[in-house]
Amino acid sequence: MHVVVNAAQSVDGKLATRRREQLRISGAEDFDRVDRVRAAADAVLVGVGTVIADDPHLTLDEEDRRVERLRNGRPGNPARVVVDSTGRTPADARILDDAATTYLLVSPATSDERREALEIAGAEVVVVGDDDGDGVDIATGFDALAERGIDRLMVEGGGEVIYSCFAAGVVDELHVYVGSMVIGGRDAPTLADGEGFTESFPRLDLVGTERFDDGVVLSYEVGNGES
Ligand SMILES: NC(=O)C1=CN([C@@H]2O[C@H](COP(=O)(O)OP(=O)(O)OC[C@H]3O[C@@H](n4cnc5c(N)ncnc54)[C@H](O)[C@@H]3O)[C@@H](O)[C@H]2O)C=CC1
Ligand SMILES: Nc1nc(O)c(N)c(N[C@@H]2O[C@H](COP(=O)(O)O)[C@@H](O)[C@H]2O)n1
Repeated sequence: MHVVVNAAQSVDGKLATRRREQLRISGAEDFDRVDRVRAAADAVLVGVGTVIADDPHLTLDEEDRRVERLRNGRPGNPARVVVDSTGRTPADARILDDAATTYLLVSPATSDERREALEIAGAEVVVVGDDDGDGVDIATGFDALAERGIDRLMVEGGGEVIYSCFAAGVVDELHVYVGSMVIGGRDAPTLADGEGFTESFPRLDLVGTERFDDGVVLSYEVGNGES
């Protein structure tokens, strides 16, 4: 599977304010670029923190891109994936509508009742444990997605899930829009939260810089080595 991470951050590395409310960091040109990246993906993934904070839809904005996908024998919209240890996705979340298939990667800690409620709401629930039994192991979850035909996955955030993807060593590309603003706040989400690396760090190769709106997109390939 090829994994592309895309996010928008302020110059001080924040994805949103400390209130964790959705914030428009990029502009129309960058949202069009994001739509193109989505259109190339088989699925778009977020963490449940993002679902609760933003209630995103994660479908394509441009009808032409949907038509092109259908012409190529693909679903009109990419599938949607939520990493959601205990099944906290609200049953009325926008990502559970019928615009695309939605997979919820949950842990065995999710109750049968909760799983059933989410399936009734429209989700395909996939149970993926980790060593502790109450989290989702990213590598195992991505294998489960590959078994369902997902070869190209776009990860949109938030910071906890992006960190987990780097920690699992599954990221191939990173695209970061750096908007010309300062958000600040020690508790505001950043591009990579989680526990953080202390000894060895994922190494990135800068392969592109491009201006969109009043910001810049930095594009990286992610090497397999660490330093
Ligand atoms: N500017 C941007 O491009 C974006 C900004 N955001 C912002 O990010 C914030 C949400 O980010 P976060 O709070 O970091 O939440 P998140 O979206 O990364 O979700 C984290 C949650 O996912 C669950 N989870 C299950 N297994 C996990 C695993 N293996 N690794 C990590 N999480 C796992 C946990 O319940 C965890 O609390 C919101 O404020 C949202 O607006 C989100 C996406 C893009
Ligand atoms: N690329 C980008 N730029 C921004 O300025 C943003 N605030 C975000 N946020 C993420 O975009 C997603 C919204 O999806 P829908 O438009 O509802 O489909 C969601 O994941 C946001 O957190 N992204």
